[in-house]
Amino acid sequence: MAASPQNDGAEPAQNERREVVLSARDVSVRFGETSVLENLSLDVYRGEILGFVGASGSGKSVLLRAILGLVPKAAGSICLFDKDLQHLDEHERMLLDMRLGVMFQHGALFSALTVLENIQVPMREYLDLPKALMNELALLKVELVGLPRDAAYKHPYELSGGMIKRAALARALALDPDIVFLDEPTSGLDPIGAADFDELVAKMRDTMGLTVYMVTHDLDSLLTACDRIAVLGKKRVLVEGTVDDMMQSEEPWVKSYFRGKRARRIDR
Ligand SMILES: Nc1ncnc2c1ncn2[C@@H]1O[C@H](COP(=O)(O)OP(=O)(O)OP(=O)(O)O)[C@@H](O)[C@H]1O
Repeated sequence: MAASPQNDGAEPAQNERREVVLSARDVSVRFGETSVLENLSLDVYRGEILGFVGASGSGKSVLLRAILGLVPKAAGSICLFDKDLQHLDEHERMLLDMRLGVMFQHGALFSALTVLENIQVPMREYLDLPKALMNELALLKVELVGLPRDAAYKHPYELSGGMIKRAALARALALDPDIVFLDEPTSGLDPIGAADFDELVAKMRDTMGLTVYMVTHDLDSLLTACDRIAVLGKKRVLVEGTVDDMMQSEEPWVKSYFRGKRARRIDR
């Protein structure tokens, strides 16, 4: 296993024995003269829900896009399932992509397609299945995420915000991925809808052994759904660990985020 990424020394020893699904080492991303990430390192372990948090504009989405290979790195390496993304041929890359599910911010469903058709987009791209089987598989995903069966035949504009999130999650799960990347999945949901969504994600992890990488600003999600939290700041992972580690951190941003006024209100 590669050297441990930056942290505040609170990383539990048990992580050393866990399987690393995603490993970023010394990753730098720059846009022209502007550096967004510098020497960032991070591990994500199989079967965990990792919450990824940081100030607005700190580079969370940029890192997510770099992990997915949508943004080029200036330096460093990113390995998924022990494979360095940079050294894969087209076929290997396709096999790897099939193991990843992505739910972009605001769902990003195709508005002209029904929920069922949206879920089938990755199936059509990567699999060659008969239509009836694809319909059956997509309906299973609809049920899996707790949507009523008739939602499958609706278009995104006919759904509530919470239903759109679930439909987007169903699409992210279309190929039974090993890891899902969720970009602010609870933004725009009311607290009950957000808690329900967190519960659903935790259920997926428990029943399917899914690994979840969740970019979020939602303090409730971080405190209740995430096994570990990584904080992005100063262009790298400033602190990573459990909620308890966050509560004990003296890093100013972490302290004001997890022990500031808003956090205390939630705690009460
Ligand atoms: N394609 C790009 N070209 C130039 N700059 C970019 C590009 N993409 C992102 N940036 C810059 O990178 C920085 C980090 O952006 P990013 O969207 O990753 O922040 P974030 O942490 O996800 O913010 P938020 O929490 O508000 O979504 C910003 O300053 C943004 O302007």
